[in-house]
Amino acid sequence: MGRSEDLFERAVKRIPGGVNSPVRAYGAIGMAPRFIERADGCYIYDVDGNKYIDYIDSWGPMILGHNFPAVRESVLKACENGLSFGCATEIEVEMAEFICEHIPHVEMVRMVNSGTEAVMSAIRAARGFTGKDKIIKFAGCYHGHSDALLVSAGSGVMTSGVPDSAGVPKGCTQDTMTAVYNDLDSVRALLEEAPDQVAAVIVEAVGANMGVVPPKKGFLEGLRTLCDQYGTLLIFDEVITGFRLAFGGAAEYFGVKPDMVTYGKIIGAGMPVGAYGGRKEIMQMVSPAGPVYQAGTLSGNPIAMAAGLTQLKYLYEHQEVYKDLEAKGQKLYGSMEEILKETGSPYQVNHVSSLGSIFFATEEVRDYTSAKASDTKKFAEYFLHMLKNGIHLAPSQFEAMFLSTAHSDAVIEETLDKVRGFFTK
Ligand SMILES: N[C@H](C=O)CCC(=O)O
Repeated sequence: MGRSEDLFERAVKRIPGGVNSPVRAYGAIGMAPRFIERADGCYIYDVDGNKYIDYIDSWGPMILGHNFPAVRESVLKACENGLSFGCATEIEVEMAEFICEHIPHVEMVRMVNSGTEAVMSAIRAARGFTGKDKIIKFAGCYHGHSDALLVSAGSGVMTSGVPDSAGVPKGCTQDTMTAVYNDLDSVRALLEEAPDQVAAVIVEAVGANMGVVPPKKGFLEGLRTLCDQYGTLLIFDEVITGFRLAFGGAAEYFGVKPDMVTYGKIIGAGMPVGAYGGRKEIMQMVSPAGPVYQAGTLSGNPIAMAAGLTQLKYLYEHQEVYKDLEAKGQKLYGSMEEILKETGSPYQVNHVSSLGSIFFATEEVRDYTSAKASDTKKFAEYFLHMLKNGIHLAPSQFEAMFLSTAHSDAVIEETLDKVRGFFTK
């Protein structure tokens, strides 16, 4: 038994399932999760002294690699002034100005503490603004763990195989309508079923919580048109894609303008942060400017703002990062596709820029149902093979791989060798 096993044995006695977020558990793999001690660049080290190439990247925010020096320095410097004031600060104004000056569809923004909070609050603002109650989400998209959004959710909900969460009263989900990702007709049908009642359509512009599922050509544009036609707001959940696909996130990458956007951990470079923003007249509904209440002692926390603003400024000033991530994605995921072809493996690789997934599915994965058809036992074998060979993946078929600028060509080659090893076995 290693230290990870020891720690897990202790953890399960005091923490439900031994983890503070279900996606960290190695449930399907049948072993203790690796307990992590530190991370640097593209590497992560567990408490047993094992070194892995990391493709979790703290679920996205480590776009520049772990422990990026400028971010670390900004955190240390900010700590000298105290950790939290629960009062207004200059740096949160700078953060808001920076985002609004550089993201055309964000005229005003409010900081919160997580993606879950960002989505919950954006939806409340959308309802307050439109005076409508219903929302449309997509099966397999994950928007955090607030009650109304756990319906047919992706990520850990999908991994656990439970369609919806227990403990959510029916009343909380009665206004949540579920459409099929990449299927505009399913959205139109819901809008027609409840005319003048839908406040917002919320979507992950790239599905990245049922594995990676790219939007088909015309899907996001079609959502924009439908929302305009039915007087409904379009919300892009950019918790994963924001500042990753392009500085302006998926909205810029695909050239479709949402009314509102939600961000998560990426705004804090890994510190606990989220944000929601959008058109001024919608955001002016939020308290104390307007009647939609939303609050938080730690919102705009100065340490988190220092880390986040440093990373965002770096990304803005080095936009070549996005070309680099695109090229790395093509190299890694494109070569994985080649390996599948060469070895006659009937599986799929989906990818958009630095995000990607191998699906152990024999048909094209374009939505929740086709993602669900994946062979999760085969994935577990693959995961274990990769882990034993020094590659740290999310322990679920239904999560994305994240590349950072710290993943060098040599590191990608090394990863591909291990992938090849599995499929030629
Ligand atoms: N898929 C999630 C990230 O967006 C996993 C993070 C978590 O639930 O801990």
